[in-house]
This record gives sequence, C-alpha cells and structure tokens, in this order.
Amino acid sequence: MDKLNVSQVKRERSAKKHSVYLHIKQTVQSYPWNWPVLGMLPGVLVRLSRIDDIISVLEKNNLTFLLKGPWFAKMDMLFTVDPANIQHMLSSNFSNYNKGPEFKELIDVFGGSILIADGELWKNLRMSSQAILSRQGFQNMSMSVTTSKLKDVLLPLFSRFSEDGTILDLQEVFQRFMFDTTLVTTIGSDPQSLSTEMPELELAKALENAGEAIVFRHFIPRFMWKFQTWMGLGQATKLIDAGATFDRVCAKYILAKRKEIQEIDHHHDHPDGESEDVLTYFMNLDTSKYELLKPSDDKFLRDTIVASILAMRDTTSTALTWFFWLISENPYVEAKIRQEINTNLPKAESSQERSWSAIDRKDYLNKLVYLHGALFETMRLYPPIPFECTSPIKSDVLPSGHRIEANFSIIIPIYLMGRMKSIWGEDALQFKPERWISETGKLRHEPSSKFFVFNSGPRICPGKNLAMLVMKNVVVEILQNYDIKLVKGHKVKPKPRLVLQMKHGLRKHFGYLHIKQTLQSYHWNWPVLGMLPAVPLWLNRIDDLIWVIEKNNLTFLFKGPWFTRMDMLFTVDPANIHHMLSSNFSNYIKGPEFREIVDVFGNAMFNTEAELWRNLRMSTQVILSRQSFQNFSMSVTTSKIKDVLLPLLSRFSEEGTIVDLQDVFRRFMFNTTVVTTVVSDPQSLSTEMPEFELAKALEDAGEAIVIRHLIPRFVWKFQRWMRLGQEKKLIEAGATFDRVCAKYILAKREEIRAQEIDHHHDHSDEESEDLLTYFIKLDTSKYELLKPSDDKFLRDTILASIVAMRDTTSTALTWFFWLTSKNPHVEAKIRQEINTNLPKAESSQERPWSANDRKEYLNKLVYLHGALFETMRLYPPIPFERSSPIQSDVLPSGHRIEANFTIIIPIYLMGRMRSIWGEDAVEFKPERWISETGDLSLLPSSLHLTPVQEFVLVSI
Ligand code: HEM
Repeated sequence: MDKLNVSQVKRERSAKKHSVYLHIKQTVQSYPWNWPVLGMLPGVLVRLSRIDDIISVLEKNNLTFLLKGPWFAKMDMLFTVDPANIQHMLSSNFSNYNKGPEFKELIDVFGGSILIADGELWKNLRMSSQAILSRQGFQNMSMSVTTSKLKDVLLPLFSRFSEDGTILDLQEVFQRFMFDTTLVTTIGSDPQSLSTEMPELELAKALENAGEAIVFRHFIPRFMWKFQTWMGLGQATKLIDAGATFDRVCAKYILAKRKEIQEIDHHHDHPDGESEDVLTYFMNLDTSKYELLKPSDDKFLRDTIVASILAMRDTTSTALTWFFWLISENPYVEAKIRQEINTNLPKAESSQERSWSAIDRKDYLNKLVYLHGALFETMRLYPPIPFECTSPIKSDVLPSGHRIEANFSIIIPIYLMGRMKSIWGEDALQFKPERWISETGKLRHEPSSKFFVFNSGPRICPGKNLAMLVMKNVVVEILQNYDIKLVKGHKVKPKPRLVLQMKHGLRKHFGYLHIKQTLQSYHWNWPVLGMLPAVPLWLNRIDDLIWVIEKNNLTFLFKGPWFTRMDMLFTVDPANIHHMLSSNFSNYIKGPEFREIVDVFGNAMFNTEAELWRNLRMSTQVILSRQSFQNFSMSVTTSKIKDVLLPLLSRFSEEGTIVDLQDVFRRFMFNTTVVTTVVSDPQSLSTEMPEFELAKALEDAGEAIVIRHLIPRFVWKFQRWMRLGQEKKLIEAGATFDRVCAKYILAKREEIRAQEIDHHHDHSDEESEDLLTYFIKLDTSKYELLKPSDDKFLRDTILASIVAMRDTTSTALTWFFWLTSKNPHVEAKIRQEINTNLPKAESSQERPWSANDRKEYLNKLVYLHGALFETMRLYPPIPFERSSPIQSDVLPSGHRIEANFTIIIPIYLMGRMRSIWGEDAVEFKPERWISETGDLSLLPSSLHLTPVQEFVLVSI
C-alpha cells in the first residue's frame, strides 16, 4: 500500500471513531447544466439529494425555472414557486388551467374522482363533496369517530407499548389510525387495522404500492412506463394488481352498503341524514342537482371511495408524523403547546367529570392558536402533498414573464416553496410556530398562493378545516397523556412519494419514536444500590435529567450506593455557584478526591489549591496578559490557518474527501498549543495525519479519568494496583508525559543556555517568549512556591497548558461548525458580519495584517462572538465542574453540606435549563447574546470567566 493509501485508511478509521463529519463541497454552480441529448436530466439527478442547491437555483432564477428534459422525451417542464404565478394559474385564470392529460394518465388507477377530474364533471363532484363536508352532522360524526378511536384504541395501545418499553413507528400508527377513521366516515365500518397485532390490510397495501409505482412513472419517459404496462413488468405489475384490489374491495363495500340501505328502507327506519357516511350520501345523491354523477354506477362509487381515503388518510397521518418529530426536536415548542392545552382545558374535562360533546370539543380545539400555528409550520416545511401539477389549455404568459404553450407541464414543488427565503424570510428553514401568530395573539393569515399546502383558488382543499380539527384532537389527547421521544440515532428524512412520508430506513417495522411515561413512575432510590441503577437510564435521557433538576429548584442530592462515598450534590443554581466560587471562595476547593482522580497531571493550576494555586495563577496571568504573548499566539494561529489548514481543506474539497472536522481541529490546536508552549511544532496536521504519542496519551488519560469519576474509589484503586484495564493505560500515559516533556525541557534548557552564551542576542525579544521559556526563567522571588529548576514542575506546566488550550478550543470549534451547518441562517449572518467588517486591504490581499490589526477586526465581530458563546452554552467544552467545602456550609438553596462533601456543577445541563435561560433554552440563538444596542450582552454574574476565556475567544 503506498503512502497516500495508508493516510486515507487512517482518516477513514478516525472518521468512524468520532462523531462529527462535515462534507466540504463546491457550490452547485460548477456542475454542467444542459447536456446534449440528455438535457438537464443528469444535472437534476445530481441535485436531487441536494435540496439546498435546488432551492438556491430556484431563488437565483426568481422562483421559476425551465427544466429541459432529454431530447424527444417530452419531459420539458416549468418549475415555479412564484406566488404570483400560482395566483394566476389557480385563481384568476383558473378556467385556462387543468391537471393536464399527462397527469391524468399517470394516476389512472384512481379512476375519474374529484382529485383528477376537470371541467363540468369536476364542478359536479366538487359541489356534491362540499355539500357533505360542510354539514355540521358530518363534521361532528368525524370528530366523535376520531375521539373514540383515540380513547378506546390509540391511548390503550400507547399505554401498553409504554409499559413494555416497545419502540414503535409512529408513522405506521398514524396511518392505521387514519385508515380506520377514514373508512368509518367513508363507508360506515371499521377495518380495525390499528391493534396490537397490526394486521396487514390488502387495501392499505394496494394504496402504498400504487403510490410507489406512480412516483416512478413521474421520473421516467412516458414510452418506457407505457411499454412496461403493456408487458406487465416491474412497477407496472404492482399498479395493475393494486387497481384490481381497489375494484374487488370497493365492490364488497358497495354491495354491503346497498344491502344496508335496502334494509333501512324496508324498516322505514331512516337515520339522521345529517350524519350519514360518504358512501351512503353518494348512493342517495339527488341526481337532479348533479347531472354528471351516476350513483347507480359502481365504477363511480369505487372512485369516490378511493378518492375519499386518498384525500383524508395519508395527508393527515403524514402531517401528524412530521409534527411529532418536529416538536421532539424543538422541546420549547412542545412545552408551549402543552401549556396552551392546559391553560385552555375546561375544568370539567381535566377532572373527567362529564364527557364532552363534539361541539364543546370543537370550541376548545379552536382556541389552541399556537398548536394551529405549529401544525401549519409543520406542513410549511413538510407539506403532505409535496408537489402539484397543472397545465394550460391555451398558451399563456405567466406573471413571471414565461410564455408557455398549451398542454405544457408546470410543476409547483410545494416542498421547496416552504423553504424559500424570498418567500418566508431569512429563517425559512427554521421551525417557528411563532411566525403564524399575530401581534394580537391571533392566527396570522397568509394567502393560499403563498401557503400553498392546501392548494389555492376554486380547487382549494375542502377538507382543510376538518383536517385541522382532527389533527388538533389527536395531538391534544396524546400530549395530555404521553411524552414522545425520538429514538437516538434514528435518521429522519422524507421519501419521495405522492404524499411526503418519512423514509425510515429499509427495515420495515423499524420504529422511530419512543413512547414513554413521564419520569415520576421510575423507581428512584434503591436499598443498598442507592440511585445508581437509575443512572444509565438518565444518561440516555438528558431531557429527563434537566426536568428533574428543574423540578428540584436546580439542586439535587444524589444518593450513591451505601458505603461507597458516592453521594453528591448536583447544582446548577446560579446563587449557589456564586456562593461557592466567588463570595465564599476560600471555603471551597476541588477536593482531595478530585486531585487523586486527575493525579496523572501532577500539580497543574486546575487541580491545586491555596497558596500554590495562587502562585501558579498569578504567574500564568502575567504571561497570558502580555500583549506580545497574545500577538505571538495570534500569528502562530494565523500562519497555521493560512499555510496548513486552508491548503488542506482545499485539497480535501477538490478530492471530495469527507473529513472529520473534530480530528482536524484537535490536530490544529495541538500544533498551535505546542508551539506557544514550547515553540517546536509537532506538525500533526498534514495530509498524512500521523499519530502522536503525546496526543494519544492525552486521549487515553482523559478516558481513564472519566471512568474513575463513575466508579467507586476502591475499584479503580484496586485496578491500578493490579495494572488492569484503563488504569494500565493511565500509567502508560503518565510515562509518556514524563518522557516527552523531559525531551522538550532538555531542548529548551540547551536553547536558553546557547542564547545566554551568544552575546549578540537581543533581549528585547523576551516579551514574545513561549510559556516554557517564561517558566524556566521565572523570577522566584515573586513566586516562592514555584520551582523553575525542578523538571517535575515544568512537566506539569507543559501538560496543563496543552490540556487547557487544546481540547477546549478544538471542541468548541467543532460544535460551532456543526451548529452553524444545522442553522444556515446563523451561518449566513456570520458570513455577512465577516464581510461587512473586513477592511478593504485584507480582502484584496494588498498588505499583510499585523496581529494587532487582526485582533481589532476580530473584536468587531459581535454576532460571531455571540454564536461562539451560544455554542459553548449548549456544548460547554468542560461539561462539569467539581467543588467541595473545607468546612461544612449552608448553600443559598438551603442545602446543608458537610466538609469534603462532593458538589458537582453539571455545566452541560446548566445551559439547557429553562428556568435559567428561558423557554427557548435548548435553541441555538446567538441573538440572545446581543443587546438592543447591538453590543455583546453582559454575562449573567453567576457565570464566571476563566482567565483564558477572552484570550481563547480572540484566538478562535
Ligand atoms: C393535512 C391534511 C390535508 C392536506 C394537507 C390536504 C391538501 C390537499 C391538497 C393540496 C389538495 C389539492 C390536490 C390536487 O388538486 O392535486 C387537496 C384536495 C382535496 N382534499 Fe385535502 N388535504 C388534507 C386533508 C383532507 C381531508 C381530511 C379531506 C376530507 C375530509 C380532504 C378532501 C379533499 C378533497 C375532496 C380534495 C379535492 C378538491 C378538488 O380537487 O376540488 N382533504 N387537499
């Protein structure tokens, strides 16, 4: 294997090990668009998986884009998301536009229903459908069917799953739920597809197969699928079979209904016509009003049943699935919805004193404005029907200026439309129910040509209001009883279908949402084992842990197993923190246990106390605050960026290599830290990505130390004595530290000696010396407890410097890039800030900057500063801090603590507390750091700066 291959393999291995991968890619402009013969098809295929790129193409083309298909394939299409075009085609010029013959042909299996029909037939179908959908009786029936299905089937099923700890696929649950309720409202009988057995139903299966085959037809030239149908091949067979199933199953329903009607006629026992099901309504239709409809014709009734299921089932169940996923990703939205539900809930319902009428329930649901906004917002981002087709009967010119011939295909990609910044603003990609709430707290109206999810004009969805009520009903019942969490690691993405369902991997019955009861039900404090058994449970459920701490007023006493000395007080209460780390500082130390746990690092500043700490702190502060040291560090960073990091990223980008950015940043910071500490550059960042013993030892030591925190002291003491497991690694890491540092120290002493002999040496340079030189030459009269001549002291100093700078900064950078890639609006704002403040000279590279110029420029980047703070608020590089009182004390929270008791401040959780940061605590919002005057907000006094914090931020 040659050298390059080796490095490639190493890189892949390291990428697997870590969890952050970012793909460096060129922008889409560089791909060729229009090919000879093949047209734009190859370009489209490349871009299909790059929704962002397609969005930017549409934005660049003023929201309308002409796609050239392969020559002679009749696949040219106009894509438009321009609200003006939509208003023109679907409202003001409605009579000149229809679904087009091609679309009808594509979905022929659904017959001539309302969803497909045009012209007079459509008008008849529309008027008759609207008549039944607008009946109070029909709406009430639909609501009661939904409510009883929820109470009698769905909730008991959830309870059972929750007790068993079963993970289930919520998409499938909602599909079955909607299938059952849709069939009850359509034909009056319940197929009971939702049950513990989850039986497979042929009609449901046929609908799925038909949907798949139809999508396939959209993507291949017409003559190909025509040929396949003729030969009965591939997808075509599925479609033919699905059609046959529709015929057979619907015939059965129709026959049964006819019998039922006859019997009722026979007994003269007419039920209330207002609440009849769809099939009964259409069978009894007054044909004098709707001349083109034929209630006696089984084909007409079959198409009506299929259309009714299609219109109601998948649309609603899909919207519900995306909704639950989005709120599980946005817990603050979920909290707001729960609050709205509880605030508006009438007393009677909560105490279950009386059952509600459908009308009471409707009134209540209509009050839930924020929930309404959250459902609209879900469908804006994940519209159940992701695209719409239309075609002009006569040639026309669109408001966008595009001239289109008769029968030309026009596609409205609704999915993309909801993501356009020019339509929805800079935050288009964010899930923000607030955008639907007006200043007076009412629902904000958006024209249907803009919020096109329910179509627009005369063909607007006639079931919209009913669908909203049904969805609200489902959400309220579920949220009142359950917490729903996404199973960790499950990938969520849409699958291209007629209805925008969620693609959840290949495994069919693989679930993705975990239903669980609220935390109260867990067994907490066990005899002998204390709370230890609950720990693994919490560790996977950070949200619960946050909730427990919030419930306990930010301070929580953890009981470890008996006799293990593992009891600890967890606190994130800013008042306690201020007390321990500031006002009562002298009574608090890291504690002997902590020192013992991190003994491999020796006497570093972060694990010493009292006078020794004061000496270390003062001497360190002197060098860190030197202008020259700061400038030295800045130039090291800058040249490492320009000479190493950027060329490497360019190369990866050209090769299309996927890099582990965490590894890159760690190596980058390792190099710059070692340079500022001892001056010699280990060059760990290069195409070869060599492994370094010092870096490796630091990693092993870190791992072992975490384990020491989690297990009882006697266990790791015993392991150390036996040289077992992670303790063995720790001993080896210690030896590596000794050896490598001894080398650095020896080299540095020699260098200093040589300089002292060399009389030409200019001492004015002293100001920009590295850390090791500084400590070797330290003035011991000022710092009596420090011993520059002692190699052990220098070794500990080198290590402390690397530990303090390397991982903290590189970790913050890695999370920062991940968060900005997930929040493109933040990235855009940062880029803008960078460009706006960039001095002309730099951009044209006319003159090199001094470190001072650069510092001044970086200090202007307030929004970037906020984004970095925000990154560290959510992902603090040091996730917890430890403290212990020398003498017993009472904390401001009222907790009495004995001397030497362990107190943990879980900084990671602290950044996620709603009671500290507000309802949007878990959101990434750099804006929270910007004051009204555009400056950086002052930190709350409970959060304390470390001496290097500002320095580190400037380096970043
Ligand atoms: C979240 C739920 C729903 C969404 C997003 C939705 C969306 C839509 C859209 C986009 C169309 C136009 C389709 C086209 O012309 O290609 C449509 C049509 C239609 N929808 Fe809905 N719908 C939903 C629920 C329902 C429900 C619950 C019903 C019935 C109770 C219903 C009944 C209909 C009917 C009958 C049409 C055909 C209208 C026509 O062509 O004139 N929809 N819907």
